[in-house]
Amino acid sequence: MTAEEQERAVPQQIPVVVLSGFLGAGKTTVLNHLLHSSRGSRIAVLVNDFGSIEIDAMAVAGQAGSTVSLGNGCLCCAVDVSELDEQLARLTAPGLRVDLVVIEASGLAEPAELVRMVLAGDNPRLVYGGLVEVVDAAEFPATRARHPGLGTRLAVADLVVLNKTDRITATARTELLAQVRDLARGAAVAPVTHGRLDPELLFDRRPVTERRGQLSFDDLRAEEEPAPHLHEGYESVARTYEVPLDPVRLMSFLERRPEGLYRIKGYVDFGAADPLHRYGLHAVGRFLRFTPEPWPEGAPRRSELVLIGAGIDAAGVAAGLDACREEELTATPDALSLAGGADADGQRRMWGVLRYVRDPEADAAGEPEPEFTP
Ligand SMILES: Nc1nc2c(ncn2[C@@H]2O[C@H](COP(=O)(O)OP(=O)(O)OP(=O)(O)O)[C@@H](O)[C@H]2O)c(=O)[nH]1
Repeated sequence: MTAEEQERAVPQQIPVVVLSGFLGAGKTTVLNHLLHSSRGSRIAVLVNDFGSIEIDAMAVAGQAGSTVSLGNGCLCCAVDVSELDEQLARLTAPGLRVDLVVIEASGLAEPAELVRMVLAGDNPRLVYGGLVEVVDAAEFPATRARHPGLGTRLAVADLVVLNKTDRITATARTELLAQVRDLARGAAVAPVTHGRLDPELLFDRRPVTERRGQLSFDDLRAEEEPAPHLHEGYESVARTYEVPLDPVRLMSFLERRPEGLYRIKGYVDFGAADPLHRYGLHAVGRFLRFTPEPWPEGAPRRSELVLIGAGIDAAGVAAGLDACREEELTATPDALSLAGGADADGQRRMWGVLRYVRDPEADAAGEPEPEFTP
């Protein structure tokens, strides 16, 4: 048999890439970019959310059949890895002709543990394809000061994506890039905005199992130990509301959110104030952004939010958000949409929210992000 025939006889193994990064760093954004720009390659996705509502799974494009969610809690602490194996087998069934699997880890998962789980799998059709760590350029210095272990995460990565470089000055970018390169110990570092990573970087990448500078995963873990998992100390609050939220009250809640409440994500229904759109909501540190989009067909009119933080009064946070509910609608959404949208009062009440809506063209043009100014 010629080498070529031999290659054809042995079925190609499908690489499984672990995509990790601290809360809100931009993992879902990177993933969506990859799904949109994969030029014909078939990418299957496995999403692991920390909160009990699967916001990330909802936010990943092209879900049908190719995306599964691994539900609540950090995958890194799963005792039973069989669910992961099962889902991977399902996603990569031969008929689906998948070229690559990406596991999007929760923002608090320990990537080294996840890599171990993938390596422990015994599916001969799959091969570990490397660890991609997404870093939030604007938040990294402060986040690392709180969690020094984050530096070690870069050392075990095979590719570091330095995301959100639009949020820092050119000088800060140069300094941070040098620091991140140093921490990454020779792994490739790709500075990007809005997750625009060249997909080729993933397809070409092969994990460095024996780490650079003779360090193995075990050495790195030994260095790190006995550090607790990142998610210890973090709590999540998940809320679903069938009645709309009041925009003015929600803005006041967001402006006063406690320091430790690092991440908020989900979708908001403002009812009569804007009956035509649901609003994607993202807060990361002091960053805040609303993204209006037409209600997807058949989507229930409701708000779903996950709030994640450390040292927060979870009951107080939940109560604060509950108080943003609008108890009485002045008109039904249907009547308003027929009339062409919100009434004047509704529009006025939306002003605070609209300050944090950004024109997608501004993103495309690389315009810097306006900062959160309560
Ligand atoms: N300014 C700016 N914002 C970005 C960039 N990349 C992502 N974002 C925004 O950052 C927020 C968080 O992005 P996600 O992709 O949801 O982050 P994530 O890492 O998946 O979040 P978790 O799963 O909660 O850990 C969203 O509002 C994104 O639109 C970027 O390069 N620049």
